[in-house]
Amino acid sequence: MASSFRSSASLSSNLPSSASAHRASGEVHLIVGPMFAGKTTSLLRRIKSETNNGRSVAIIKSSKDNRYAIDSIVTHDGAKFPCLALPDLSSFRQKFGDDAYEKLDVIGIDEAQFFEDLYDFCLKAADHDGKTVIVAGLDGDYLRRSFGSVLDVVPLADTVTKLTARCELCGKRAFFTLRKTEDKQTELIAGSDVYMPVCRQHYVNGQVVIEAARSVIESHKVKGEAYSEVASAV
Ligand SMILES: Nc1ncnc2c1ncn2[C@@H]1O[C@H](COP(=O)(O)OP(=O)(O)O)[C@@H](O)[C@H]1O
Ligand SMILES: Cc1cn([C@H]2C[C@H](O)[C@@H](COP(=O)(O)O)O2)c(=O)[nH]c1=O
Repeated sequence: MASSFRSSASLSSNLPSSASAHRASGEVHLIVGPMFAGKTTSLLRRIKSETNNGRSVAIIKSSKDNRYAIDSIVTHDGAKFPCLALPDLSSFRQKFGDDAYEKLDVIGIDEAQFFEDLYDFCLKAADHDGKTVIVAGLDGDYLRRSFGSVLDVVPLADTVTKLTARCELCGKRAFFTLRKTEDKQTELIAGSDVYMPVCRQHYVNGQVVIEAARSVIESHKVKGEAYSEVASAV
């Protein structure tokens, strides 16, 4: 008994005496899933519930996402909430103001896959500044590769929630996002004109169909070029 008292006393004397050591402990909650899974809806629901509990909140989204509105996050079914659109998270504190930042309890981040400094921001906001950070973003891109820094946040997170959508082709649970166009760049801001949520079977079949269509188009191009070369030689 005496020894445990001594050890806890020496432990507390080793704690840093800075202001951050006395702050309420922060939290990190991560919401991932394919497009149309309800990530933004879930983020909004949690933010509204924090507001109802009297906590002060702010939402940040990537300024790359200009689909529905610039200064609001908007779900695919039209629900809206004002937010700050930023190119990176490190500019948030300065844009929001130091005093306002100090008073903030909860920070929501939408379209997290587009923020390169996501890990550092979450670490500082939760561990040092005592904020609750709720992060929503795509875990994977259209090729099912890890997208941006979203998965790097898993080891920092108190909770991780993977949501699913409905496969647009069969109605089963959809874990993946299929890109319907031939564009190859990782980042391509768009909605249901370009992307659809799919189950595993339709993701694999869809990739096969898209690859087949691509090779048909390529072979037509090659034939067309050969034809125009022959035509110009004649
Ligand atoms: N294939 C789809 N195309 C357009 N809207 C869809 C589709 N599937 C679901 N939705 C709608 O999108 C809503 C989810 O939107 P949102 O929360 O913005 O999703 P996420 O942020 O995960 O992309 C669903 O509740 C549903 O009403
Ligand atoms: C799969 C995938 C998506 N994107 C883009 C498309 C949208 O603008 C956002 C995702 O929005 P949501 O709120 O999750 O519906 O990300 C991309 O750039 N690259 C991709 O591979």
